[in-house]
Amino acid sequence: MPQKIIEIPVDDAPHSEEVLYPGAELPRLSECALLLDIDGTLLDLAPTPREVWVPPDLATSMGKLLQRTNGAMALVSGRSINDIDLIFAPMQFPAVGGHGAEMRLSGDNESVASGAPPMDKELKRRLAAIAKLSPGILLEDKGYALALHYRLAPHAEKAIYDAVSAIRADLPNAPIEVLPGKAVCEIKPAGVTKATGVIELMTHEPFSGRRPIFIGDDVTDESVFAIMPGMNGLAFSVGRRAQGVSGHFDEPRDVRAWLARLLIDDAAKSK
Ligand SMILES: O=P(O)(O)OC[C@H]1O[C@H](O[C@H]2O[C@H](CO)[C@@H](O)[C@H](O)[C@H]2O)[C@H](O)[C@@H](O)[C@@H]1O
Repeated sequence: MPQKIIEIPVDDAPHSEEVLYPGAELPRLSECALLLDIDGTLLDLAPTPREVWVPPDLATSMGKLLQRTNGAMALVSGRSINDIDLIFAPMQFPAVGGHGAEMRLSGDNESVASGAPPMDKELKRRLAAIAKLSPGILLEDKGYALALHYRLAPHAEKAIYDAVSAIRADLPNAPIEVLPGKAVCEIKPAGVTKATGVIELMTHEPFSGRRPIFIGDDVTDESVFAIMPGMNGLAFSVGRRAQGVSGHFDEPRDVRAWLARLLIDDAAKSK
């Protein structure tokens, strides 16, 4: 019997025999909603948010996955949708952005529904001043949220969180939440999470009625891991096996290789 050859892009060939490749149990792409986190899941982490790089093979896979799911592939990210578009330019994808504060159902849909008002100017001014605590702290302004990055100033972590706590103690009614991420302290609108964004997204065409498959790596992705079973969905974590997931990948390159293989396997299923 001829052996089936699976072509995986060379730069993203899986590096470990240990990596779990879910596949056989997955429904056809035409029945799935693929929901993908960006940083630390699709893309390798970089020293600063601007320095991330989209491997060309990944861009190719994502374009094909969008087609093969008939548009039911969305990025689910802490980044703003504007930022996501810059990173993946010229491609634009459906997205849940800003940890659930923004949503776009289709890449060519200009209207971005935002569930969150801009952050109060005085509050933003006070939070932004925290970046002056040390060289290397980077400020990311998402309009409705702020991120204080300390990957280049790890010694500043405690000082950042202490300063944010002091501001919150001063303004106990400010409608904000603090979200710790990977070398980042995010201050975002209260009440919205990636899970609230995904629940909303899944009520709309072409996502509704499909089986969601979510891949994420961070604390901020745990809210989505938790809702997947109730949506008949599957969750996969990256870097560690998170609680309640169906499997995990060691690194983003393993996710990229799996996505490329998913396309090949799905095409084979239709023969
Ligand atoms: O939900 P995600 O798509 O994973 O986005 C989470 C945050 O990602 C970005 O910050 C992180 O990635 C940077 C680039 O690798 C890295 O320098 C930083 O330390 C990480 O925290 C992004 O800047 C944030 O807005 C996202 O919320």
